[in-house]
Amino acid sequence: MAKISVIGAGNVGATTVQRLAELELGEIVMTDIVEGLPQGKALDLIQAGAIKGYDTSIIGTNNYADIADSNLVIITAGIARKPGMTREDLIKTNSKIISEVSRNIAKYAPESIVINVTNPLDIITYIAMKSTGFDTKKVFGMSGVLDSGRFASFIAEELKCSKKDVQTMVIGGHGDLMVPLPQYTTVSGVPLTDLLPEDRIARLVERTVNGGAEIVELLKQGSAFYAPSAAIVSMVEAVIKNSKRILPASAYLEGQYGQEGIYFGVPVKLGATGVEEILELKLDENQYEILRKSSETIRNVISQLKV
Ligand SMILES: NC(=O)c1ccc[n+]([C@@H]2O[C@H](COP(=O)([O-])OP(=O)(O)OC[C@H]3O[C@@H](n4cnc5c(N)ncnc54)[C@H](O)[C@@H]3O)[C@@H](O)[C@H]2O)c1
Ligand SMILES: O=C(O)C[C@H](O)C(=O)O
Repeated sequence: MAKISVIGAGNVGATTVQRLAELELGEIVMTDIVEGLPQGKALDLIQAGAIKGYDTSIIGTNNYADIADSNLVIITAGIARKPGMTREDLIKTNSKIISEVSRNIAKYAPESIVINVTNPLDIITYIAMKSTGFDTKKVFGMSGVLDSGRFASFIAEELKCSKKDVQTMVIGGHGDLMVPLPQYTTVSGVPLTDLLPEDRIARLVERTVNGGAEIVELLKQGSAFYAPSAAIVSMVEAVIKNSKRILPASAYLEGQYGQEGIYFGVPVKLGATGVEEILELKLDENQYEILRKSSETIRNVISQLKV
């Protein structure tokens, strides 16, 4: 049985544990720095198993030693943004937290695959890779599955059709310069570009790019966690079941898309060893230009990091 550890027992962490437990994907450890928080939530989730019908082992702890020998570790520790903030505004606080979290992962779970969720996503994933010292293929970030889910949801709403039939892809940085790809979007095999005119697609693209901020503004404190946890679990499932799914992930680039030495959202093949392949898609000039701008921003921040 797989051992899955979730670092951070806040909104994203605890909801992820709930979804994993309900699917009985493995035994789970949930950690946090706040005393009693992971323990209390674990107890609650264990008791929910008697009603929902799962027997998943869930340990809540403040002790990193309990993540020992995890197959997979999910990082959700750190602060979330408030209205008016960008994800990049979180870098100072979250980079310190993740350096410490990553050193503990390297110490106690040196063989694990690491999925980072903490923002700013692409930069924090880079810090997690550097601070664990793990192979780049074993450390990746969750962003594109969430952003694609949002795009699919807006498309289904616009077409008044089922979300189940929409297949799409969002790549690039997890920020204001992400790149939804209408030309790789289909509804039950029918190209989106045959179903909606350009201006309506452009509105859906814009709403997707601002999808996280839209929720932050509504919540007033904290950010989204139901869709993010669903996205995390689909990536976890691909790794645990070695299912070789093609999903967008923040992956370490070594020349793909003209980029080197940064983490960036791209379509990957996910399996038991992590990122098994990076797929290169043909983009239009405008999309390449957004990717270039976005990668420059990420590269600038990385060059100032001390990791
Ligand atoms: N990648 C994505 O698409 C995506 C989606 C949603 C949220 N996020 C990010 O995920 C992070 C968490 O969001 P949230 O809504 O769960 O926040 P939250 O405030 O609800 O929970 C964060 C938890 O981290 C804990 N924590 C802080 N420092 C820690 C440490 N050193 N060790 C262990 N735990 C520690 C806190 O005590 C808290 O319980 C944020 O940075 C947010 O921006 C990313
Ligand atoms: O928007 C945020 O700050 C959280 C997350 O990155 C999201 O897209 O929901």
